[in-house]
Amino acid sequence: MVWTGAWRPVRSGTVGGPRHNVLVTDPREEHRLIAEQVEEARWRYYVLDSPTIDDAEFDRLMRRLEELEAELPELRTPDSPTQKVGGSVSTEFTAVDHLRRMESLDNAFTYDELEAWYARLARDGVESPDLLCELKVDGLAINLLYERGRLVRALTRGDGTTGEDVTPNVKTIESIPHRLTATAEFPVPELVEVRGEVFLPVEAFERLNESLLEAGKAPFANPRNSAAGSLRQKDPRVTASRALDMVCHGLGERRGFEPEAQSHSYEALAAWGLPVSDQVRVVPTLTDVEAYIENAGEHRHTIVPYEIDGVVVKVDDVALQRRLGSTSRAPRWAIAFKYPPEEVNAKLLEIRVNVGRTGRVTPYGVMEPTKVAGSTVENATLHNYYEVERKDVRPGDTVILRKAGDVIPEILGPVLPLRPEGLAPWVGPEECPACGTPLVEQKAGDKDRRCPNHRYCPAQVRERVFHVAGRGAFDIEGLGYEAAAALLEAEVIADEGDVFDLDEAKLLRAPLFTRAPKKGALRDGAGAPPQEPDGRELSANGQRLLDNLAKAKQVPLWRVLVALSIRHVGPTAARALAAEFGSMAAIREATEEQLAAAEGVGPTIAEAVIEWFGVDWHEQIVDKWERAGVSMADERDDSTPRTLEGLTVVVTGSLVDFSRDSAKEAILSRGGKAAGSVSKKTDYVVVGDNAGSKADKAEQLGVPILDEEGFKRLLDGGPEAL
Ligand SMILES: NC(=O)c1ccc[n+]([C@@H]2O[C@H](COP(=O)([O-])OP(=O)(O)OC[C@H]3O[C@@H](n4cnc5c(N)ncnc54)[C@H](O)[C@@H]3O)[C@@H](O)[C@H]2O)c1
Ligand SMILES: [Zn+2]
Repeated sequence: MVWTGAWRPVRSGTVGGPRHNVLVTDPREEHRLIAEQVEEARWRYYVLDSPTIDDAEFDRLMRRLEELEAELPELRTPDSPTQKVGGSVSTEFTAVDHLRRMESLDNAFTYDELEAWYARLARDGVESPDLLCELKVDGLAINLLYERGRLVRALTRGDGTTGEDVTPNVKTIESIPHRLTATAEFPVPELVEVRGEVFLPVEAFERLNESLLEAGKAPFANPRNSAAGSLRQKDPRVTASRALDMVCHGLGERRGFEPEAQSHSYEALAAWGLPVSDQVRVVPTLTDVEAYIENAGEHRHTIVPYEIDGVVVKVDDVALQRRLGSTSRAPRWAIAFKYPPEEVNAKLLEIRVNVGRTGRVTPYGVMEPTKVAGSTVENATLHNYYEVERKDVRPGDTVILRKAGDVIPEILGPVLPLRPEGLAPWVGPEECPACGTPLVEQKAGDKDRRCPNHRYCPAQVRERVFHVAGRGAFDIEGLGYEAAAALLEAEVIADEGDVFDLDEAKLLRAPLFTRAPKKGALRDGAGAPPQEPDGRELSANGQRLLDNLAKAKQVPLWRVLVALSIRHVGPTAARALAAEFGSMAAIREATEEQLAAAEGVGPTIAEAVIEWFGVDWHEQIVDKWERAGVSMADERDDSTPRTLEGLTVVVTGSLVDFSRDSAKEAILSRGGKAAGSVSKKTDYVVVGDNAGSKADKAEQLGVPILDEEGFKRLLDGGPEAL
């Protein structure tokens, strides 16, 4: 036997019970066990639309089967999962044969594997063919049969030979024509099988999951499963309500239609009224293919409104496709390059809570370190107490973890069939983990719990100090999260009110900002930096922090307002308040009515401001800052002419002499309004480099467009100067 007999853990018992490692030294036995798991997984995936293992795990099992079969070719029997197209036909639907077999695709997970596929083409006599690049739509395959232009049948892939008849359901999908349109260039053929992918756009997927959760039902693990679940409904009316869409990616049987290249066939499909992707490209080299893969990967969440899980690369020439042919389950002329999966199963170890700046308590899951979307994740948000209950996520569950793009990793829900028996639901703490104060609901039925100890709760204080130094507020470089925590820890500051009282002597008490003296420094006489008894001195970081604090005392008033953490007072409201009142004193003196009447403020913000200043320790913060020299008023520069009085200006794209902030300041200081989006009320749109849709919108609405020069003229002299 060629088998080397290494100790190899095999996962088994993945369904209905905890996984355990089985020691298998016989490759035949290992093959049998894994094949069983693959069949089980396929059934749950294709028939139930409810998988219990994630795609990466599934792909690993398939790879292992292939490895075993490479070592022992006798294992590669026709009923091995590696030799079959996954899927079968549920008894809920009528089984109908495809006119031409539907295939799966071989996978590549690295460029090496892609290059190996390409080299194989050359060995099979196909050198440097034109390559067709397409997005790999994460949906389910569909086969549409058109006879003389009429849609007569729609089948799922099934086992590749026989599919499920879902014609009435497919007919509810808006983008699929019931009749093809003939054109002069592309007459409708006698018969054609059109293959494509049915999918649910990401937004519709999120909405659907939301409504399933509201109805107390289990959400779908991902858009792919939701599309399959929505299409494979007994009642087509349910399918009709699900906003399914489709994109074509191939042909099956055809009579009276023989395209030379697959890309040409897409032109015909489009002419007939079928949905084809505008992302399809034909390229000459593998380097171009890799560029396509890079680009689509980078813009994975914005390039199309549906989920993609990779790129499919195909030999474009149909005669060459025929020459290359297929294995028992996939064509040799195509390969799927797969991106790292964005949904994976993860073991949830415990649920902890985090206390935020306003005292809001956010539960989050702590998982075994899990690889998802290319990074390793250990924590994922669960949003609030209500969400944990609604999703019924319990410590000890296997959960579906999703990380899409820059979005914070999220726990979608538990994989219920894998829940160990007797697992207790999570009970959230009733007391603040940072200070022990009993948590409260702000209002009855609130989804959030809060720690009401706003003044002293160490978690809230730390978050506030961090916020004060943040980019939207005083923007104090050197006072990040770690530094904020260290200063509080060393009791150098008690809260955000003390930040501007920091000086050299105080910083020397925080080890993070000190260093051991340089050799010889001690011998220096006068002018030597002050030292701790143990001889430590301020580090470069400490010195930088002091410099930055001095600078921060001069920031405009709106930034000071943002730093205060008043509810509803972000940069926009803060600017409005600063523009109207000009000083902290004027804001503190204003009545609620006066505040509400100010342009861009309104009653909600007015109420929040009055409420905030009504708390004594809040006022003390402002007073302390003022005593420390923080500027509490904007200098009214009367030399700035009010050239934009009554005008609304939108700036889009990047300008040379203005940043986003300074352009806004320039408009506001001249009495104008700086808006974020273009509407009929917009007077001017300033368009810089790389401007996006706002410029188009302005053109559509006929709003005057200015370049940077025009903008400067407008600022200086108003509309007359243009
Ligand atoms: N989690 C599980 O339990 C489980 C079980 C079975 C399968 N799976 C997943 O499904 C995969 C295997 O499924 P598969 O056999 O359908 O293969 P596949 O999804 O990897 O690729 C083949 C399919 O891709 C689709 N496709 C999308 N865009 C395409 C395009 N532009 N051109 C051509 N085809 C395109 C076609 O429908 C085709 O059938 C696994 O790799 C795994 O990710 C998961
Ligand atoms: Zn607390």
